[in-house]
Amino acid sequence: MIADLSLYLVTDPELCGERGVVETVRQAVDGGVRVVQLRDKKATDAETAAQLIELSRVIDGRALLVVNDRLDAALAARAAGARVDGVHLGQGDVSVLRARAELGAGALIGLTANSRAHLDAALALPEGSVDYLGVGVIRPTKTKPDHPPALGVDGFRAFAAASPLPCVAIGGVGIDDTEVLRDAGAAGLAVVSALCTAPDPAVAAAAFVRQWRAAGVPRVLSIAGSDPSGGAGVQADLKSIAASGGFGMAVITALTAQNTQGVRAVHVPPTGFLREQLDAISDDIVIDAVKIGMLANAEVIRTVIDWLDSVRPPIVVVDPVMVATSGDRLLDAEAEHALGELLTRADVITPNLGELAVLVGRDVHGWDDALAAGSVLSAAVGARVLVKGGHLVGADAPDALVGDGAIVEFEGARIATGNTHGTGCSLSSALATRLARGEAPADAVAEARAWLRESLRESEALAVGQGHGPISHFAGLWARGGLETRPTAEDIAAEWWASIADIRSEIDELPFIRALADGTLDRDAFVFYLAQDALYLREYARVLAEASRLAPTSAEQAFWANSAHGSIVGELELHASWLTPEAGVSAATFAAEHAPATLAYLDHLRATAFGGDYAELIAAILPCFWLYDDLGRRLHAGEFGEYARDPRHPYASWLATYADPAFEQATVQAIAYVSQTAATVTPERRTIMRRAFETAAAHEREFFAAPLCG
Ligand SMILES: Nc1ncnc2c1ncn2[C@@H]1O[C@H](COP(=O)(O)OP(=O)(O)O)[C@@H](O)[C@H]1O
Ligand SMILES: Cc1ncc(COP(=O)(O)O)c(N)n1
Ligand SMILES: [Mg+2]
Repeated sequence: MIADLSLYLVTDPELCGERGVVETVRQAVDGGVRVVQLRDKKATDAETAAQLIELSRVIDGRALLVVNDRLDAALAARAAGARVDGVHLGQGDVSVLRARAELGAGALIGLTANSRAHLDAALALPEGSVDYLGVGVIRPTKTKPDHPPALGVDGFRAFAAASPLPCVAIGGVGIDDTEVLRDAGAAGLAVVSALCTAPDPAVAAAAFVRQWRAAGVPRVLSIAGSDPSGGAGVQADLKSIAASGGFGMAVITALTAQNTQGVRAVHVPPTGFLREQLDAISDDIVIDAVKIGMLANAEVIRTVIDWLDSVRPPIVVVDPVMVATSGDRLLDAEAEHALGELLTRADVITPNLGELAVLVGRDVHGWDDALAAGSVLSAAVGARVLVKGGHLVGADAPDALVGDGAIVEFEGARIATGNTHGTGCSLSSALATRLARGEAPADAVAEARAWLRESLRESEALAVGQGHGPISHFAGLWARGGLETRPTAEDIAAEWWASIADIRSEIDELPFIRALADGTLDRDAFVFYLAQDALYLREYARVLAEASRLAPTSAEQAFWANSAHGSIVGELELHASWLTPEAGVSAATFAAEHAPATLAYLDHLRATAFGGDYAELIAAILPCFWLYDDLGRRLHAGEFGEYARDPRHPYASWLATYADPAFEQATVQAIAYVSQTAATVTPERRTIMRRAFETAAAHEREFFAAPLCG
């Protein structure tokens, strides 16, 4: 069996103080500690064995008990009838192999490790020798004065990444480290001071457990029957667990031949095979919660009880399924008795009104009577009872969480639908998942109910079967756009670039580009082009300035402002170097009109800028970066003939500006800002962005075409 190492208490007799180790352990286990390590460097073997015997009694199978270093004390305590699960060994302690040989294959054996050499040594041992590594110290701590240099969270992360063995983080671990250490790959947290010195170790442990649960995806096992129609049983459970944020697993107790109208037949596979399924899970996977549904008969119940007693999952929710919504029996009559014993293993039981009556052995009349019966049942089995009001007659469908001497009621109007097949299965597995996510019981019920009610309301949209249809488990997710796969910024950039592939090859084929490359471009045409470019750049600078004004972050604001500056500087340079009287361009020539293509392009840019939508505007701005950068680099690379790279080329210095590395860098940044923005907006707005981008790209083509064709 794989051990749940999530919260691991290491005792320290001095820190436990007057309360003592035994009482501290009792309370910490009440709070959810899963492994207790007795660590007392000063005690003799005989004293240690005596302590183990006492701790074994107090823990009573609710957590694993190991001892630090003292294999002989562990063996002596075992011989005296105590349940000692294993040992934790330091690098210098008694050899792992001897411990394994003496304690057996099922024992939990851990080893302290904090260096590559320790890890390699542990891995060199025969497989199955060591179950976990205690890795630390995370930060300097007084409880281990001779500790090696602290690893810190990053050191732990690196160690855990290299270790195929589960790593428990130890040494100066506090509750605020829970999330980062779980994220860093910890299989659990070993805690000394934070529990031993806590005024209330149960409260402190529960707080750790809550944080731990909230930091991961819970692994939730449904043990239930199969409903091939998908609305109830393990099929409903898996959907509910997933919809509630957990990873669902399912062990099937019985197969039903069932649809929305009723159960036609039930097949119960041999319980030996049921146990095989259960062991296959618990040997390999740490289980955060179990939900139990249809159990068919007493033998199945016994099998599940035996497995539960060996694994002790931290959360058990039992839906005492006896009769399906359709009225068919799902548990044989003699089994009702065996069920009582299972219920004492549960944290929460979720009977409907009929099941509640059977479990308390009397009729239940109305809601108030149901609450009274729920209290009786809760006290009898020592679990919370979620009394469900789905079968009440009338306009309300309340539920109530009864236990610990309190009743929390959840009110809600009955939803007008006949699609109630599997509501009980779905609610109980959603509840188990939410508890495993660290939610407090009443919050978990409230959240699970809110989800169930939404799924019931949306069930009408499904058209499944002729009878009591199923609920729509993922309706909420679908409505909130959960089906939409979000493209990455890289995907978007690649897709947009591909979408203008035709425009790009048309640009490449333009007589203007060809003549520009081979140097045959007529000077008038070139000057026409430059003059239009100057007119363009002046306005483009204003459009970039508008992007800067609208930018959501200061980094983007600075980037577009810089680009605006670059654009207007580019315009001035054109006047200084090309559009000069020496080059045959008089001021009068330059006062040229905007050519239609220039005007059309600028109108597109000004219209998007005027619209005030930053995302759309930067999409329209992008082709001027991207197409020029691409073209400039390809001209420079000789793709349009070697002469384009020749310094004697008549337009060589102009060609060089577009292959400028600084411009290339700016282009990369512009692509990143635009595609990152596109990745965060709704699909509708992404389409608007892409249209602005494609339109601008088409204007680029016309701009290049104008000098020779226009
Ligand atoms: N028509 C309904 N409207 C709102 N909630 C309902 C409706 N029917 C059942 N529920 C809820 O579904 C859950 C399952 O309840 P219930 O039908 O009593 O149990 P079971 O499905 O085990 O027979 C409860 O939370 C109950 O309040
Ligand atoms: C295999 C199986 N398990 C349980 C139920 C109970 O359904 P409900 O949740 O409607 O009480 C069912 N109909 N089938
Ligand atoms: Mg129901």
